[in-house]
Amino acid sequence: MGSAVDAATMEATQRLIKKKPTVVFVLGGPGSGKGTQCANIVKHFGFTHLSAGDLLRAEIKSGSENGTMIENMIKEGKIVPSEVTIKLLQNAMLESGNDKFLIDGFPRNEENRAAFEAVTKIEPAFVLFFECSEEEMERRLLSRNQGREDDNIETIRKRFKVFVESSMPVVEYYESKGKVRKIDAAKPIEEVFEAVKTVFTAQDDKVAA
Ligand SMILES: Nc1ncnc2c1ncn2[C@@H]1O[C@H](COP(=O)(O)OP(=O)(O)O)[C@@H](O)[C@H]1O
Ligand SMILES: Nc1ccn([C@@H]2O[C@H](COP(=O)(O)OP(=O)(O)O)[C@@H](O)[C@H]2O)c(=O)n1
Ligand SMILES: [Mg+2]
Repeated sequence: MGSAVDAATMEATQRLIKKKPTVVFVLGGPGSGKGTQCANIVKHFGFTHLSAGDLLRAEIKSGSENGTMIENMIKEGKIVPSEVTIKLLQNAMLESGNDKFLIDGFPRNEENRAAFEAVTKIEPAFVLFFECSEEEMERRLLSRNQGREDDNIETIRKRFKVFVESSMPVVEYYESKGKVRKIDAAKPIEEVFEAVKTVFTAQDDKVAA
């Protein structure tokens, strides 16, 4: 894995800081609809969608030296060390011509959050949080049909536990800073997006004012 922060990562960080990107973290349990709603936000509000899970799965497929480690962690529903995920997120932000990003499924634990802040110095504009019952999320994951190795009942249970124990404290941290925009994600897709639109429109108004 090399040293904690290698020269290439530091150089990428410097370029990223100069870009001063707008970042919205999109959080919520597995199957709460993060990816689905991000696709809608991209179409309406001109953000670039970066899913930490998608980037990690692409890294496995690319045959990277970390591939096997990432694959094993995903199968167990564990959180990959932030060093790996942050590097992927930084590179994706730099490769994109955009300066507005939805970062979906990150930060997923305190280590992710603190490291991202320390490395990139980026504070999210706000955190979009999708609230949904485990019963409904489980139903959605079991019928997602994307051929994912982690959408089986054993791994789903582990992911729910990690979500409650490790990811909810991150949501609570941002809540204490007044940054969380909570959405009822149990409703049909179109209704959830109406609530999401209200959040992004209010944000646009604030920027314009
Ligand atoms: N509001 C919703 N109601 C019903 N099904 C949904 C809703 N939002 C998403 N889905 C479906 O649930 C599954 C999980 O959604 P996804 O966006 O992949 O969630 P996440 O990225 O949070 O895991 C997908 O098959 C998706 O089509
Ligand atoms: N910040 C992150 C995000 C995802 N992951 C891993 O990737 C898996 C799938 O994440 P995902 O965001 O694609 O999953 P969903 O919430 O979309 O169902 C997680 O269960 C973790 O094993 C991670 O290690 N660190
Ligand atoms: Mg997803």
